[in-house]
Amino acid sequence: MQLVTASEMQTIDNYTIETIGMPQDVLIERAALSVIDVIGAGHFNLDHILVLAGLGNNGADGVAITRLLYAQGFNVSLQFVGNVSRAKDSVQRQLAIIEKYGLVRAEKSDFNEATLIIDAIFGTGLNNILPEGLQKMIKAANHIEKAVIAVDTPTGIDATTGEVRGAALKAHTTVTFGYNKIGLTQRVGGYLSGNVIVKDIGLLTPADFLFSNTDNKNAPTNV
Ligand SMILES: NC(=O)C1=CN([C@@H]2O[C@H](COP(=O)(O)OP(=O)(O)OC[C@H]3O[C@@H](n4cnc5c(N)ncnc54)[C@H](O)[C@@H]3O)[C@@H](O)[C@H]2O)[C@H](O)CC1
Ligand SMILES: [K+]
Repeated sequence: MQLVTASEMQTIDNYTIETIGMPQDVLIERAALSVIDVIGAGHFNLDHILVLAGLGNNGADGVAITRLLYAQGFNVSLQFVGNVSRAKDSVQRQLAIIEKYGLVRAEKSDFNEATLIIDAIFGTGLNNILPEGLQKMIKAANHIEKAVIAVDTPTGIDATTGEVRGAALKAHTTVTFGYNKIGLTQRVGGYLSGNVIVKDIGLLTPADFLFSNTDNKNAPTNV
């Protein structure tokens, strides 16, 4: 199976949106629906789901996931990591919708109450060491060994190298979009991403696209 770097994935994302004309919110909705499939597959305790959302498109996926769970009557909380006023437009659009559904964001959630954590903090856009406060939160979450489903990549894992950027959430399952990322198959990323499921969300790849990683020997199967 083809593996990609973070920047290759971003190129494919942008090509699908800018060149093909697929609306970004359609991709976000399909990404969210693909995670809902995995959440509902029967392997997790869904009594209290806590969605942790970041300020980029990974966070937008998280808000859409929260909305879909909320609409189905699940006990779901949404907590932002970071100052929401600085969130990308994609997140603001999702927030405006979910507020019309009546969901009120949690300011601070008690991890211990959650039976399942959805990690939608950082995805392929992670480009620096995580802020200190988030590193502490991640270490605390890993310590209590809660079930975590990572959206696209476990927060803290560099999607290209698999290295940890200060700290990284340990995921039971990672639902990654389009192609598996090299960073989910090697170094600590290969361990912390848990069971990696690749989901097609309608991304198109340019016909002449040159992938840097042609070694498919060590790629995990699409489970
Ligand atoms: N491209 C698309 O339209 C789609 C993307 N999908 C999802 O989006 C993420 C990639 O989103 P992006 O906004 O590029 O990045 P992140 O959400 O991962 O990160 C947010 C933002 O945070 C900044 N940042 C990076 N590292 C740090 C750091 N260490 N500390 C503070 N801030 C940091 C940086 O500016 C990032 O932009 C992808 O994984 C998918 O989940 C959709 O699924 C489909 C459409
Ligand atoms: K994530």
